[in-house]
Amino acid sequence: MPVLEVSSLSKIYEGKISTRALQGVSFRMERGEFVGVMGPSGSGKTTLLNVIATIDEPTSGKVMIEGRDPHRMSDDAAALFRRRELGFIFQQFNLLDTLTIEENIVLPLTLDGTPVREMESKAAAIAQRLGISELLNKYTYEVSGGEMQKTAIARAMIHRPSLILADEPTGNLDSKSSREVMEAFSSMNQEEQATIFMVTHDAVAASYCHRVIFIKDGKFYNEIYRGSNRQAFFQKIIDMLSLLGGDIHDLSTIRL
Ligand SMILES: Nc1ncnc2c1ncn2[C@@H]1O[C@H](COP(=O)(O)OP(=O)(O)OP(=O)(O)O)[C@@H](O)[C@H]1O
Repeated sequence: MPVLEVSSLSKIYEGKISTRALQGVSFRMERGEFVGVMGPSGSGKTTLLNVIATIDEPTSGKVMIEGRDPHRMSDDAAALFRRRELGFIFQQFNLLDTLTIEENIVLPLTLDGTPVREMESKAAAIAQRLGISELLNKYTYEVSGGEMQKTAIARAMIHRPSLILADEPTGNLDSKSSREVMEAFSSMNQEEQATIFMVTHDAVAASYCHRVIFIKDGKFYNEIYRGSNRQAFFQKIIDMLSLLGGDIHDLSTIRL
């Protein structure tokens, strides 16, 4: 069974002028896959992520996560499903600055009433994997952007959700921190079999994925697979982006 199955997904934003943000998008993700989504500005990437995240409702089509359709659940059941089955990582990190790094990391476990000892040992284990063990007692304003994003990764993964959704996770980072964060994603993907869906404009970040899906004007355009060579994959991504056209911003933000 795929972890994520998106079938004929369409989204129309109704208004004075209605916008077709997604049109018949279908794809699936298997357990342990790391998939990137790229496309020009306004092509529907965030809409796709929000519909998968159940933050937004589709106009038609279906999203199945672990064989269940969260859009058909009651609000309470969907909220619980989101908390248990999904992990979120954002461009702005979204950490709480009144909490320590450790308290931020264990937040999903706190909400689930996990005993303190268990939370501490899980936090220590995941922090070690991500190389942030020394930071656990610090506050967010005492650590770098890359360290904040690693903290966000730890928080998103500590409860071992079925699917991690990342929205421009390197968008606020310099190139060195971006690479460190992508290495962290990669190792969590390989060692923990974490299934990761990531929207990005950053071709270097995308080159860490197994597969990159390109969308244009709300439609599936193409997908490419990495194979063994990340450098060659990076070049293929750049070629596909120039074929796609769109906003020049997409190519100007490429950090080599
Ligand atoms: N809440 C909304 N109401 C109306 N239209 C919207 C809304 N959100 C997005 N859109 C429109 O839907 C289309 C897709 O937007 P979306 O934000 O998904 O694109 P994107 O690929 O994520 O863009 P970017 O790379 O600039 O973040 C755009 O035309 C956008 O203007």
